Amino acid sequence: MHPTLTQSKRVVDPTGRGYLLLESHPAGCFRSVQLMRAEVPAPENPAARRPTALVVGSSAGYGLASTIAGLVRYGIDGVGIGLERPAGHRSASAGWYRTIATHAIARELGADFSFRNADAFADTTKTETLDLLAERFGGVDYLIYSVAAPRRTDPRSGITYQSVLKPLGAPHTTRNLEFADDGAAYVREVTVAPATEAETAATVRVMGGEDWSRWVTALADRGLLRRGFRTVALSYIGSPLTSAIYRGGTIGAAKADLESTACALTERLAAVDGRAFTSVNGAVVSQALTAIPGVPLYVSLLRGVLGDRFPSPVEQSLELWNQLTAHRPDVDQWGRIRLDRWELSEPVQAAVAERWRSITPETVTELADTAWFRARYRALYGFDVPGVDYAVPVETDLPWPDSSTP
Ligand SMILES: NC(=O)c1ccc[n+]([C@@H]2O[C@H](COP(=O)([O-])OP(=O)(O)OC[C@H]3O[C@@H](n4cnc5c(N)ncnc54)[C@H](O)[C@@H]3O)[C@@H](O)[C@H]2O)c1
Repeated sequence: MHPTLTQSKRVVDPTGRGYLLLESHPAGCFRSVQLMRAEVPAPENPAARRPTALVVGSSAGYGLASTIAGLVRYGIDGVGIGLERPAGHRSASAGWYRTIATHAIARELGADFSFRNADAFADTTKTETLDLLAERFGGVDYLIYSVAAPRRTDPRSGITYQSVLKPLGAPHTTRNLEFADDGAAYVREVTVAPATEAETAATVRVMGGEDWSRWVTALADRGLLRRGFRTVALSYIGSPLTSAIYRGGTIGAAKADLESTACALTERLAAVDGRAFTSVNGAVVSQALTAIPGVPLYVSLLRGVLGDRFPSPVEQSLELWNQLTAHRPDVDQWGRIRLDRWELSEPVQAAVAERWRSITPETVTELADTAWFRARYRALYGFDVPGVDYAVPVETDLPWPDSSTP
């Protein structure tokens, strides 16, 4: 099957720069998916008909957690899409291995769930995915859109847009949490120049609602929207401490676009009694999040305040499914599902702000849970995952899961 299986095993180490590690650990990624699965309770009342879901961004973060929660608790069939790198002279990307493990869960549960490694922004990906959905299921009940991408090529114009994480209008100075090679945490002041109008517009083209809307249009054009179809795209608001770089910055402009896209889509979905939502989730450590200046320090302080009460991606995704499948989802005045109330509660924000103000190089590891943050971001690459023996050589060149048969 795999002629090089025994020769190519090796020990994989967490080398890299800053929050970017060069390699991922297959066994650590498998284990992290199994640990996520263990967080999901069994279904209470299995649905009479297995719902069909399309998850865009299923290999990491909230998309992965929603896929696992959907498979285990809600009995979904369907398709997941991620954009991952196969093994070459380095290991595959972590999402490659996580997808192998998620596919194994689907198989074990008897779910007909396929995974595609493809650029969600491309028209060819949409056509091929919809062909698969049409052939296997004949319709779709849920579309979860959970993409975090640095760039997007619009297949219709051929233009590639780059998203940036910058404030609007004025430079913003904040403090970033960083880690020395020996793992010691320190805080460094960083100043980020404001975005140009073109950069803001490009960020909206990447992270706003255009591609989500194209997916829904493509499903509608193919007659694949089942009655009562629901779709959700993930959004974030966050704290006043991060608003200059996040909600008031370029990415916030994209999130505002996503939220107005939800309203426009809901109008168009009336014909199938469907609805489009955004879900404002709370912060979790993800690869997308570590790239936002100031946010790693904020999240470590948040964890310092909340400790184990900090909800996991799976817990938040279970609540997302709970809302998506509810007769009347609990939405705010702008029609957004709010899973971030724990984060934005007044006492929590006051406590985080107090720590943010008083932090010094000496107190950073006391006030912020920096050890937790370091372990969490390394776990994104399969390192520091409990129960894994990292001294054992592992096979890194593993095939993408075969979904040619249900
Ligand atoms: N991390 C947070 O704290 C947080 C909080 C609230 C909302 N969100 C939102 O959740 C969404 C997902 O973010 P995340 O933090 O889970 O990110 P992530 O980096 O963990 O995952 C991103 C996913 O997008 C996929 N992807 C990227 N480019 C793609 C492409 N061109 N084609 C197909 N798939 C592609 C990746 O493969 C991966 O599966 C984003 O909209 C983000 O703003 C995140």
